[in-house]
Amino acid sequence: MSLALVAMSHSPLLDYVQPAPEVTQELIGVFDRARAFVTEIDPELVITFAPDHYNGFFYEVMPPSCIGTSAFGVGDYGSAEGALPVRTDLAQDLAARVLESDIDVAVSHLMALDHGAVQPLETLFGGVDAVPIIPVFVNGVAPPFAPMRRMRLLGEAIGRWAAARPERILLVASGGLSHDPPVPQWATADERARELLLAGKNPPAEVRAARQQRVIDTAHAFAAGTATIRDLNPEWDQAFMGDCASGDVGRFDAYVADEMAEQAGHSSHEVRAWVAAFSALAAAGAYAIGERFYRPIPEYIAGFGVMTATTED
Ligand SMILES: O=C(O)/C=C/c1cccc(O)c1O
Ligand SMILES: [Fe+2]
Repeated sequence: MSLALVAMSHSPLLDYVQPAPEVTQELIGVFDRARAFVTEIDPELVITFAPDHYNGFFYEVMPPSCIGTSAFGVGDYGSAEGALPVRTDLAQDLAARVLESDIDVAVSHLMALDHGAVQPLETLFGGVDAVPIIPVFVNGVAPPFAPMRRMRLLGEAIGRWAAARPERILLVASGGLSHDPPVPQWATADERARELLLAGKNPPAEVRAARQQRVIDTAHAFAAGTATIRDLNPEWDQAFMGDCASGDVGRFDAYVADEMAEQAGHSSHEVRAWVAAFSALAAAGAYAIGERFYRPIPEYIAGFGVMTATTED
């Protein structure tokens, strides 16, 4: 069965900080086109590839990737909270097949998903209940990172499985591109922050609110040109999207984690979700790009990209 893909940046700031009206209009347009693409595909199963931001995965045990056989939304930044419609039977089969193909992927029977995974579902389907999902966590914020080659291999193993299934399957990648939001980092965290990075599940409401307010304040400062976070890097973003469009997923292997952080910010590692998803698509055959949208949006602390693609019959 042919596969389809939507890859998109996410930002929890979408409902909290307003860019200029023409930027908002442009985004409304690209989201509308992405929704029309998804309606046309009419998927029976969605495989989400997304990072987490210390809401579900912590340094107590931090896998490079994980397949969820059941999942719930944590509800950060107003994203959907509660049970998500995971196809448990298919997720278990996928995990078994991926492991059989020599790829070490973790399994979660209760995966917590934050805005990273939930926002694209809400944007593309108007809610999280429209289509059964298999959530794939791809670590994009917590170093050390596996070589990019491993993300490609993970994606290819998932793509081989998906291409052999009878369902119409949509791959949804969420994250990136260049950006450096103030997500806490182990290397610079004080003892209290490290406790949250180690095992910060279900934080008290006031702790979550303070963390979110810090990010919102940073977004305002970034848009005003007064924040100290790393700049967006449109050139890097366009080059990465060019690699995605090329169909030559071997190009992803050349990305080096330290260089990515240096050139495109600490959260640029979220593009690992795109790498896994495009590699999954490529495993099903040659693909054609539909949408390719890009704009740096400081108010969202995001190099904001959206791409769609389908395998060619
Ligand atoms: O987890 C957070 O608090 C913030 C995350 C964030 C901010 C800006 C852009 C993104 O892609 C994010 O995930
Ligand atoms: Fe993110």
